[in-house]
Amino acid sequence: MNIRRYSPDFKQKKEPFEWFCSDRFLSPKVFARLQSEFPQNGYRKSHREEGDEKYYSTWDLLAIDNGVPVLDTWNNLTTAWKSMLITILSEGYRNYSSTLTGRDLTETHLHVRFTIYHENCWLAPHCDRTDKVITQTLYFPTGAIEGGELLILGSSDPDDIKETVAPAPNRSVILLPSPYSWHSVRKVVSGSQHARRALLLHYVSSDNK
Ligand SMILES: O=C(O)CCC(=O)C(=O)O
Ligand SMILES: [Fe+2]
Repeated sequence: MNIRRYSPDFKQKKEPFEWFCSDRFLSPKVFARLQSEFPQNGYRKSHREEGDEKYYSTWDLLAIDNGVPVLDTWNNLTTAWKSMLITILSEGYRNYSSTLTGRDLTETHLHVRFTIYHENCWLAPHCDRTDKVITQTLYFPTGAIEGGELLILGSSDPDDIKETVAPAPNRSVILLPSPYSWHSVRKVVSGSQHARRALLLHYVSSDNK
């Protein structure tokens, strides 16, 4: 799998916190294959609307837990997806992400999950847990989606929107968590014919697996 992992088109953003965005993360051919073979089954609904942590409604499928593939998921992946995840787990990819972001990833464990936002799915403003050193999202939408944008916020106020990032095909975003890295996902509109599908990579500090 020839991931464009040394692709120069990640643009660095410094406001209102540090993050990166690429509009062409994978080669078009690789993207098309992964897009058509995106896993469809085995997702669990994550839903929480109370408590003092993040509020959300999404469908999740864990693929890599603490750097180790989850067998139930792995056994149902296509060859292209297995190859993609092997590349993501490689030292080369970790080094690339570390060099790009300037964050030390040597003592981190990788968690990878597939997520699907159907109609009415959303994610409330949050900063990501402080044990997350970087988070990366790759978007594989099934078509044009109304809603579902990643909102880069200036504060915990959901209306304090600094940038709106549509979950466009082959777009990828890297966030550098901090006490100021407020972001959210706008609700996918009711009746949406298309789903917001994404692959999420979280590099988590090994002190707090
Ligand atoms: O799906 C996205 O664009 C962001 C997801 C996110 O912020 C998270 O899972 O913490
Ligand atoms: Fe987040």
